[in-house]
Amino acid sequence: MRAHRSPASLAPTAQEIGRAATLALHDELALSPKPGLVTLTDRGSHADMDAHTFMRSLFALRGYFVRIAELGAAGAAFEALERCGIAAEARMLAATGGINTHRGAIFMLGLLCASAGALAADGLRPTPVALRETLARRWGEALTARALRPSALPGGVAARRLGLRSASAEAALGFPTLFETAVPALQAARLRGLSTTAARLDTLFAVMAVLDDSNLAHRGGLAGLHFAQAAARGFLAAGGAGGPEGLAATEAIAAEFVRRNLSPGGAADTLAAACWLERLS
Ligand SMILES: CC(C)(COP(=O)(O)OP(=O)(O)OC[C@H]1O[C@@H](n2cnc3c(N)ncnc32)[C@H](O[C@H]2O[C@H](COP(=O)(O)OP(=O)(O)OP(=O)(O)O)[C@@H](O)[C@H]2O)[C@@H]1O)[C@@H](O)C(=O)NCCC(=O)NCCS
Ligand SMILES: Nc1ncnc2[nH]cnc12
Repeated sequence: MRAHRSPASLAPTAQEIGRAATLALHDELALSPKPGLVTLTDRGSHADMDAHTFMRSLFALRGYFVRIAELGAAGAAFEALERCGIAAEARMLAATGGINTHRGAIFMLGLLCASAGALAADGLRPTPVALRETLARRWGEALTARALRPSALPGGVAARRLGLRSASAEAALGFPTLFETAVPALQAARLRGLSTTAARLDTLFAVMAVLDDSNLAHRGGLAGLHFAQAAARGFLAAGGAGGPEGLAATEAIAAEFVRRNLSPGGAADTLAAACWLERLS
């Protein structure tokens, strides 16, 4: 893939695709207040990490998203993307002292960056429809096989035990929660004129209402997952972040998540992916 964009092309470069991913992960980290998740100023339900841990992780990952976009542009096979993702995971763990900050994002945003790279190599922009189609056509078969392999991760194990859709199953289906819930929710919130913070919060809650978040299942079982989904539905039904009680309701839900030791890490990654797409639009 060329290093610089030709004036005639509107497709982003690998640098731009990767940089948007790093910035989108920062968008998610900086969103506050959030239920159970780490922000720039609080640890949510996490005793072992804070904003510094996330910033170290982001710094270690910034070259990864560019590299995987380049791999996508070069027509790489799934195995090459996977090797790149596993190496990035190792860099993340080295940077954080063994703490899992961004495993889900490495996987999800990595695949999306590879798809955007593949589109850009053909001079095309990463629209939701084009990204989904490219992901399925290039790596769909391998992703389906990947999703059938039993997981050794706590979330993946909980997802299988409880019959939920894990992170790899979401990917094999072409990220339905991202494209059918998160992206339309963010667009609708923007059209309603919400502030950036309120629009992102409503998007996070819209995702939490429907996602089989394996972190919630691992930490709180099916009861924890269902509690989080019901809390998110209730928040949105009461008017969401743009309503008069939006901030107070978010803070009350956040306190309850900490009390129950719940953290919707998969929903956070899905919000970051929607922010990535918005940044590239
Ligand atoms: C191994 C993978 C294929 C993933 O496999 P699997 O399907 O088994 O994955 P899950 O365990 O279900 O999820 C992995 C991470 O993805 C996020 N996530 C969770 N649920 C979903 C979902 N339904 N859809 C999408 N994404 C989801 C989540 O990541 C975020 O949360 C993590 C922080 O959580 P936390 O609770 O603090 O930490 P833990 O360490 O898990 O445990 P405790 O502290 O609670 O005890 C953080 O990582 C967020 O990002 C899930 O954790 C895949 O990972 C893989 O193959 N990786 C290597 C190859 C690769 O990356 N390739 C890229 C291109 S192919
Ligand atoms: N802000 C955050 N806090 C905790 N886990 C996360 N996983 C992804 N983003 C996260």
